[in-house]
Amino acid sequence: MGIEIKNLNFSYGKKQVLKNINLNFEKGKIYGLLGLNGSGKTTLLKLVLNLLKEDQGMIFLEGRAKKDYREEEISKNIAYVPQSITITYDISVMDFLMMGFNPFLKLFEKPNREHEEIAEDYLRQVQISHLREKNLNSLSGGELQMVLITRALIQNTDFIVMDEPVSNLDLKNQRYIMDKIREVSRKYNKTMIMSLHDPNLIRKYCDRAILLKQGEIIGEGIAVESINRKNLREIYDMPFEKIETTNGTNYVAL
Ligand SMILES: Nc1ncnc2c1ncn2[C@@H]1O[C@H](COP(=O)(O)OP(=O)(O)OP(=O)(O)O)[C@@H](O)[C@H]1O
Repeated sequence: MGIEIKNLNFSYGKKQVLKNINLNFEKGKIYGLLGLNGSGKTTLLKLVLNLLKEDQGMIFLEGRAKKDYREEEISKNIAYVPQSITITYDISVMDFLMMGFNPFLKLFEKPNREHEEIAEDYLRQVQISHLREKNLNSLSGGELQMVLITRALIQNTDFIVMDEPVSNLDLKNQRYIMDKIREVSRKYNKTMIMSLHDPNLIRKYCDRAILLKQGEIIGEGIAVESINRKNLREIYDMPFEKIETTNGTNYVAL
């Protein structure tokens, strides 16, 4: 059934940030959100995650109104990769990943060897096993982003919401992580909803694109169709050129 957003409006104080949003996130698909800084992408993702409450409208998770879910039920269904995090105490990468299991444990239950093996497997898959014992606070921005993605993957939820998941990664790791995200989505029928600042990544990796401008959806559709010169010009107010490469179509800002 997925996630359905109906007539959603949201304001911070008097400033309306999202206007009449209607969206359907179907099971197993990858969605890319594109929009300028401040267009409302993070706010929309936080509303889906129930980190913010809608002013008007409804969000349905698997056909049931989000407001009828308990907090921990939402965490069991939707994993979150934030843009970044601040942790004020020292913690190893492994211990941080173990904390990701908390919503899934019973009262007083502690993560065990089985959980550790799951985490080790994903550390290998994301190719960051060497970070296992490092202090989270000593990681580079890109390394931290890969740990946050690993934590979301080990939680094994049906939905993963990611806020600019590859913004700190070098080009090689961007490609590697996006390949991994797509592989996991296809293999386990997971729904991925992510904001990305690179329209070419949305075109290449997402099934559908959602175009946000000043809190309104100005386009939603099949990614390779919706990411086009006309829509990019409307979002960025800049001309774009279409370039055909051996690896598909790309758009570059002029
Ligand atoms: N806690 C808050 N209180 C008041 N205004 C906020 C708050 N958080 C965000 N805003 C404002 O809401 C608008 C949308 O912000 P949001 O973070 O959703 O944008 P975004 O599209 O994710 O931007 P970016 O690409 O820079 O991450 C911006 O004008 C921002 O200043």
